[in-house]
Amino acid sequence: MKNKNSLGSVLRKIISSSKWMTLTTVIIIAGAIATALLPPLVLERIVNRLTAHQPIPLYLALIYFGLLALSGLLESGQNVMITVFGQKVTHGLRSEMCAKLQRLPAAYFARHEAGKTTSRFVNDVDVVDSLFTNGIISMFADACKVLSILAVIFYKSLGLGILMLWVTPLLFVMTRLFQKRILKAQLANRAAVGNVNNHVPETIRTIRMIRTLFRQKYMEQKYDDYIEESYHATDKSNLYDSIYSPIVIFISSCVIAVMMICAALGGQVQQFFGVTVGTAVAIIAYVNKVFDPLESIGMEIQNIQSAVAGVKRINEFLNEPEREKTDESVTGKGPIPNTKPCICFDHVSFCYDKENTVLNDLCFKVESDEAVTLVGRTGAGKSTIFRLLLGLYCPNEGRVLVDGVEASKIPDTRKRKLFGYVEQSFHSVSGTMAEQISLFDPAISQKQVEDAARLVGLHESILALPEGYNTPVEKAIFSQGQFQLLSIARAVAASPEILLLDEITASLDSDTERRILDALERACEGRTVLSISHRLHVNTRNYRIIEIGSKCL
Ligand SMILES: Nc1ncnc2c1ncn2[C@@H]1O[C@H](COP(=O)(O)OP(=O)(O)OP(=O)(O)O)[C@@H](O)[C@H]1O
Repeated sequence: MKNKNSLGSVLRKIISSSKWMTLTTVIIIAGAIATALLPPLVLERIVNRLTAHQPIPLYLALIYFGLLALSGLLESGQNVMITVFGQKVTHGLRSEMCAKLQRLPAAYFARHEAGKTTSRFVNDVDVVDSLFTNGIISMFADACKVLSILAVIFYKSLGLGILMLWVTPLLFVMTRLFQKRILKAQLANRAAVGNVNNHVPETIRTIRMIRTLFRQKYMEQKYDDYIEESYHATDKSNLYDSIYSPIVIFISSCVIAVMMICAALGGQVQQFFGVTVGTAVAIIAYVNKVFDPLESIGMEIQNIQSAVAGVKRINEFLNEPEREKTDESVTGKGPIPNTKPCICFDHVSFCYDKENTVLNDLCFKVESDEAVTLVGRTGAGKSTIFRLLLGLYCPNEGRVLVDGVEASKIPDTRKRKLFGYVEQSFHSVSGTMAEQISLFDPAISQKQVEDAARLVGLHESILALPEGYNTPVEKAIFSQGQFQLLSIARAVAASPEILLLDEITASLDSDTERRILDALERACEGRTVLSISHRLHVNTRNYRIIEIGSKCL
C-alpha cells in the first residue's frame, strides 16, 4: 500500500498545531531585523549634535542603549525560537518515522540493513534539524538583514550604496571559497581521526597476533600516517581560519577609506558620497554589520546543501509501501468464527524474489487442538510457513487461513491472543524479568506472568533473583536453556490458541532439551501446535508429521 507522506506533510502538521509559536517566531525575527538597524541611526544623531556643539539629551542616550539591549534580546529570542522550532520538527519527524516503522511490512526489513534504517533516524534527522536551526530560517533572516542594511546605506549615501553593491557579492564569493576549503580540511581531519580511533582498539584487540607475527613496525607506521593526515588537515583548516578575518577587516576598511576619501574630495564626487560626521559613523557601523550575516549565509547554504540528501532519504523512507490495513472489527473477544480446520494452507505459492520460488502449490490443514511437526530439508520453507501464518508476508497465490480468516487480515491486537511464537533463540527487551514475559502488555496481569513462569518451571529461579520479577535483565542472569524457557513463558503468557515452535531445542544439550520439552508438554496442553523440527524424537505428544517439499498433504 503506497502512502503519500513526506517531510512537507510533517511540517504542515507542526505549523498548524503550533500556530502561535510560528507567529511569535515570525514577529521576533522581524523585530530582530528592525531593531538591529536602529542603533546606528540614533548614534548618527548623537554624533551630529556633538559636532554641532549641541547638548545631547538624556533620552537620546537612553534610546540608544535601550535599542542596543532590545536588539540583543530579540536576537537571542530569535535563536531560541528557531532552536525550539527545529526541535519540534525533529520530534515530530522522529515520531512519524517511528509510527511508519510499525506500519512497514516484513519484506522491508529483509531488504534494508538495520544500520541504514538507524542512520535515517539518527543522522538524517539531525541534518534536517540543522536545516531548520542553522539553515533556511536563519538564512532568510540573515538575507533580510543584509538587504535592509544595504537599503539604509543606499538611503544615507548613494555612492557608498553602489560601492557596497559591488563589494557585497565579491565578499560573499570569497567567504564561500574559504568555507568550502575549511570544510574540506575538516572532513579530511574527521576521516583521519576516525581512522585513528579505529586503529587503536584494533591494535589492542590483535596485540598478541601483532607481536607473535612481528608486525609492530607496520602498525606503528599506519598509526603515524593517520595522525600525520590529521595534523595536515587541521593545519590547513587553521590557516584558512586565521587569514579569513584579516581579509574581511581589510576589505571593510578599504570600503570605509574609499568613502571617506571621496567624501573629502570636492565637487560632484563629494555630493555623491557626501555625508555628515554622524552619518559616517552610522555607515561605518552598518558596513561592519553586513559581514556577519554574509558569513552566516555561507554556512547556512552549506547546511542546506548537506540537508537536501537527508531530506530525500527521509522522504523515501516515509513513502515506503505499508502493510495492508487490517480490519479492526475482527479483533476483541473472538469474533473470528471457530471453523474447522483451524489452519489451512490452500494451494499456497510464495517467493521472496521473482527468481526463487520457496513454496509451490502447498496445501495442508491442521485441526483445532492438533499437534503437527513440519519437517523438510534446510531451505525448504518451514520458517516461511510461520511467517505467512503470522501474516508477515502474503502468499503470491492461494490462501493462508486461520480459523477461516486470511492470516494477513488479522489485526495485530488479535494476533497476540491467537499466536504464541517461540523462536530458536531468546531476544530480550530492555526491562525487568516480568516485562520479558508480558512485553509491556497492560492486558497481561502479574498473575498471568507468574503463572506462565510457573508453567515452564522458572518461577522459583526468578524469585531467587535479587529483585525477583523486578530484576532488570542482563545477558549473564540466566543460562541459554533458562532463556529458552523464558521465551516459552512469553509465548504462553497471553494464553494463545496456537503455539508456533521454531526449532527451539536446536542448540541445546540433551539435559536442557529434556527440561524444555517437559515445559513444552505442559505449555502445549489444549492448544493447536505447529512445530519445526529436524529431530523427530522431539515429538513427545502425538505429533502428525507434515513434510514440506512434497505436494498437497
Ligand atoms: N527474507 C528473505 N528474503 C529472501 N529470501 C529469503 C528470506 N528468508 C528466507 N529466504 C529464503 O527462502 C528459502 C526458505 O527459507 P526458510 O528459512 O523458510 O527455510 P527453512 O526450511 O526454515 O530452513 P532451515 O531449516 O534451515 O531453517 C531459503 O532459500 C532462504 O534463503
